[in-house]
Amino acid sequence: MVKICCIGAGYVGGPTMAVIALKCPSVEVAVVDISVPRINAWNSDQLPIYEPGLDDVVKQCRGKNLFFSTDVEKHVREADIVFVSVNTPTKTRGLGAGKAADLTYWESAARMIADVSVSDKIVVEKSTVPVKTAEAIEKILTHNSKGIKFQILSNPEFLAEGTAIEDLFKPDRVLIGGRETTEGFAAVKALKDVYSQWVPEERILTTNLWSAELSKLAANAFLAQRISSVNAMSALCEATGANVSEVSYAVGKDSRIGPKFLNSSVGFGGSCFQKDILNLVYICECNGLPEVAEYWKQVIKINDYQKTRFVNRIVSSMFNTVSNKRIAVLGFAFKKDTGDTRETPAIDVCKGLLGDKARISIYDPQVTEEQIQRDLTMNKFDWDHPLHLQPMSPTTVKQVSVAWDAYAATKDAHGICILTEWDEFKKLDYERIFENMQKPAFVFDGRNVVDAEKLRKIGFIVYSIGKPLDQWLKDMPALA
Ligand SMILES: NC(=O)C1=CN([C@@H]2O[C@H](COP(=O)(O)OP(=O)(O)OC[C@H]3O[C@@H](n4cnc5c(N)ncnc54)[C@H](O)[C@@H]3O)[C@@H](O)[C@H]2O)C=CC1
Ligand SMILES: O=C(O)[C@H]1O[C@H](OP(=O)(O)OP(=O)(O)OC[C@H]2O[C@@H](n3ccc(=O)[nH]c3=O)[C@H](O)[C@@H]2O)[C@H](O)[C@@H](O)[C@@H]1O
Repeated sequence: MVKICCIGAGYVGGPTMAVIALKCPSVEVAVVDISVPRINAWNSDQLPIYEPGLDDVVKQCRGKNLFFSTDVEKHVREADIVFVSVNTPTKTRGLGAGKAADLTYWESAARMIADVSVSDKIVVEKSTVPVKTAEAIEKILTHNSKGIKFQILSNPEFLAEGTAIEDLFKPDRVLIGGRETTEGFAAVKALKDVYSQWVPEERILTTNLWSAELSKLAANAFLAQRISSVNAMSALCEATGANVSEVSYAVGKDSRIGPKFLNSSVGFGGSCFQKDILNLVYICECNGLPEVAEYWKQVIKINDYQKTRFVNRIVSSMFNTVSNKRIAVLGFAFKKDTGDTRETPAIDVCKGLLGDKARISIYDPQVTEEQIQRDLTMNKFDWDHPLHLQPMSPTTVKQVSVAWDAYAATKDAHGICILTEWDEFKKLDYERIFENMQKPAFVFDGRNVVDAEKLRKIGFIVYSIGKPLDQWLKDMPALA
């Protein structure tokens, strides 16, 4: 029986390994982590992450060929294939701070693998890492004195949160990069044999190590670039009376461009787009390619601009101040169908409003009050470290309250900001909400989820990102 061990039981390690266990009954999979609460949660009925379909997959395999454990060394020692899916945050100090990937956790995992192994192993990079990381990892692993042989593979993950299980069941592609040597080809084949139990042959791509590592950074950069492109257009739409949804639709009809990932928004969030692009920028700079670095930097700059523009629009529409006004924030997660708040645009928007002394009342169906308070008090990039190493925030933000539903959040509010596209926000009773709000009542839709015309008929002043502006908004100073 092939034994797989995955170091890191997070958003990637957990779902990915659960699906491997489900699809490959003859493989034994152990997912290990240094975080005791995380492993306890994986072994309970309340999994540590919310992901549609995940409960079902875990229930089918847990205790049969899928195990969650904190006994990292034992499972690594016994495994034939070791996946490493640990955090790769942005460095906050020293060389490359604010851009380069911090490989502390990766390096410590590699050293541990080298220390505890007593047999040859395939080590798989599942985390997103800078191109050429495998070279460094190889050096750590092969400098053991025990004569054990390691083959390094790069097998980046392309799942998106909220659709992880679907993405893992039917991936557009699985990418495996390895050394172009006899041993390297054999290792690639061994991993391919695992995936080929459910992924069609033509969807499993094999490349050299550096192409696989770089393809992951490139894919995220291309995806984020589409969002920044459409968001840049949204500003121009508002200035000219064009409608960004119509523009996206017309542009996406070109089969060379395609319709996906062209939804204008308050900005992209999530744990990876910004981190991976910053990392790409740093690699370009280190390789003497400043023009290429500048090009990709713009994707982040436009994303920051979009969030600032949204806050400015709110403040300028509400008579140039939100001081002491109550703003209801609907949605805090970085996208729907997840409770993940890492780099969510809601953090920057809330901080912007708090900067103008607003009182904020937040509702998100999947995010806890504790998480929201932590996010609003944490320093940039601190969130991407293992939970037990994150600084505990001694304070809470007093002007922020968290409500149990959208009606409670919007009661007595002067304005509503929609920051996550949860389906339930489309179906709210907006007449009831309007009745209970201060007047004039504003809606700032950062995800284009509400029917703006319907809301205007009720009496709201509505701002929908990238859409033709209300007369009210046109008359306000265009700070944005
Ligand atoms: N979240 C996502 O949707 C995707 C993330 N990725 C990449 O996958 C990697 C992991 O991301 P997530 O799963 O989101 O992170 P995560 O923070 O949810 O999980 C990482 C886990 O690794 C554990 N860990 C860290 N060092 C360890 C060590 N030395 N030994 C044992 N456990 C250790 C942490 O305690 C944590 O539970 C990152 O490189 C990320 O860029 C790639 C594709 C999608
Ligand atoms: O490396 C990663 O972490 C993953 O990053 C993204 O996945 P994820 O961040 O989970 O979610 P996305 O669906 O890509 O959304 C990212 C952000 O962009 C926003 N977005 C997305 C699409 C769009 O058209 N407009 C838009 O604003 C979303 O609301 C969200 O805030 C990629 O889609 C995955 O392929 C990749 O594996």
